[in-house]
Amino acid sequence: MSAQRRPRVIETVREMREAVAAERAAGRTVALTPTLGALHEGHLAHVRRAAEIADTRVVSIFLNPTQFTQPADLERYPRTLDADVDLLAGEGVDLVFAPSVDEMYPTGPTATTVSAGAVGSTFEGRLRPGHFDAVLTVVAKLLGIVTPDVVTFGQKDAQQLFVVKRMVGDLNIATRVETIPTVREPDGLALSSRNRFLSASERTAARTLSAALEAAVSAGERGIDAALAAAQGALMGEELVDLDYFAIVHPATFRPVDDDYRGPAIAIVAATLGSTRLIDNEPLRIG
Ligand SMILES: Nc1ncnc2c1ncn2[C@@H]1O[C@H](COP(=O)(O)OP(=O)(O)OP(=O)(O)O)[C@@H](O)[C@H]1O
Ligand SMILES: CC(C)(CO)[C@@H](O)C(=O)[O-]
Ligand code: BAL
Repeated sequence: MSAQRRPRVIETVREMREAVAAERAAGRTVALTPTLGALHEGHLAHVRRAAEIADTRVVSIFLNPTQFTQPADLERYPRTLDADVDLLAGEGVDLVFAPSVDEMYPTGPTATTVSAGAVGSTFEGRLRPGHFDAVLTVVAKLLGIVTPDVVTFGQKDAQQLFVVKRMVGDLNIATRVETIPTVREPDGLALSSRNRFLSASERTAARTLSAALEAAVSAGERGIDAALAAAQGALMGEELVDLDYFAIVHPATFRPVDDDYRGPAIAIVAATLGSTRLIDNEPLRIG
């Protein structure tokens, strides 16, 4: 790691606002990368891209409790703040916003929340009821605090990206959403902080998720049935993968496309391996 200056770690909303005001007063634009912490190369792709499109980079590290619908999922979520700040120092990131839960929710979960609408109860939202409302609410708070010119979100969390982009448009929030492509392991597995919970055999089996997406992408030109059949073929026989869903959705609605659909789409997949739930997706063209 290069010997960069460590980022300034800010824990309060007031200091964060003052730091951003100072950047603006100096004529600098600001990029925000929101995270839950436990940073990996996927997150670093965000801050590297942010360096190309803004002057000052802020990374928020806030393990937002309200978006976890399973207490055990929150409990075991890795908390690695010191290592995270070290990684960000290596990238020359300027500011880290790492508030406590009390700082973000001084009177408990907010009475006012943002609704993700009907899409919020499909796919990830069906398995994690209220998750996307909680994500949008905390993202709205982070955008209100940091007021970034640009905010980065990963394609890996495709449904989250969809609802965030729609919120920013619907609520006229003065920021631009920059999409960061999914960073993968050499065998195709999307990097995720939850990958560390996979056993060796689960880790090997996890490869079938991206393999199914690749199969769908390759078969996509032959239509929706061919794409779904190709994905099913790739997933078949892998006993360690307990499939939650595989679907092909429209990028403008995040709803499954019709059988005769032609055009851009997103193949999405979620599965549980042992005690670990993984999601992945790949944009593709049908027809
Ligand atoms: N492999 C990846 N490539 C690019 N961006 C990613 C990747 N993984 C996560 N991100 C993005 O980083 C941001 C923060 O995500 P988060 O902190 O939840 O990390 P995560 O690894 O997705 O964690 P988990 O999968 O356990 O929820 C989100 O915008 C997310 O889409
Ligand atoms: C956007 C986010 C930081 C909100 O807590 C989280 O959902 C994540 O890391 O993807
Ligand atoms: N990366 C999405 C955040 C979550 O799983 O809660």
